[in-house]
Amino acid sequence: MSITVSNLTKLYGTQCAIDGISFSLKKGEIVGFLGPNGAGKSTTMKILTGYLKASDGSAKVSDYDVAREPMPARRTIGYLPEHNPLYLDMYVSEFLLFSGKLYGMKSAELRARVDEVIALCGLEVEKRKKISQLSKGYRQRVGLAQSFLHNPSVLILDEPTTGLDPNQIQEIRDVIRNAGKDKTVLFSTHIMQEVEALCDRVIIINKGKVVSDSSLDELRKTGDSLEDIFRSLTR
Ligand SMILES: Nc1ncnc2c1ncn2[C@@H]1O[C@H](COP(=O)(O)OP(=O)(O)OP(=O)(O)O)[C@@H](O)[C@H]1O
Repeated sequence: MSITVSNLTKLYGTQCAIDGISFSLKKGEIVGFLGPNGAGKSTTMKILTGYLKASDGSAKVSDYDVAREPMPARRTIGYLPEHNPLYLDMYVSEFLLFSGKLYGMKSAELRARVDEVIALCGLEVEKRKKISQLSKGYRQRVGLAQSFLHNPSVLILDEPTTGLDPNQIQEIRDVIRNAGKDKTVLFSTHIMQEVEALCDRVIIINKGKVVSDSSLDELRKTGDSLEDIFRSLTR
């Protein structure tokens, strides 16, 4: 399994943000992670990527326990956090070179890889600009390029298209589809068409619990739209 989450629980003080959730993703699956605001999606993703410690339960990425073997786990993960923190004063290429060094990539390999991810993420035309000069959509592409840089086998993308216009959404979707061809992808979104366009499977959480884990084909067989299914499960 590429991702295995077992009875994962996270308490913020007395508030239970995720409550004993379990799911797994096979290699190569693209899975949509849905849930209303505050359901626990970002919290789950932050635990998977090592940014938060779970209160109970376990999470494995690429068979590495994220709490006990954080470094090898992280090397296999590309993560786009919800608010995509970037160094606004850096130029696009400069930022990607800097990020690659943090991943421990060697200079010659890194230069070639930066050119590759710039092409993959459609950043050619903007690569000589400072990040502060980029539109939101292009900043999101820089975040994606950074997450793909070390060629991770697992991508964890927290609301990658939030706040983008319909053209940018389509373009970012294409980037994820292309980059995700040989990878396992878990991404959160509030856009149902996104799930229809990209996913094999959908996991829905509500109030910190998994309320549905089905393939898109199985959900289509119910005859209800994904939106209706989502609403009935998360009311
Ligand atoms: N650092 C924190 N301290 C206290 N409570 C937090 C913290 N981070 C998140 N929470 C709470 O945990 C719950 C789950 O939050 P989380 O951000 O994981 O939800 P989400 O599904 O990603 O929501 P959204 O769709 O709005 O991004 C929410 O009730 C939130 O207020």
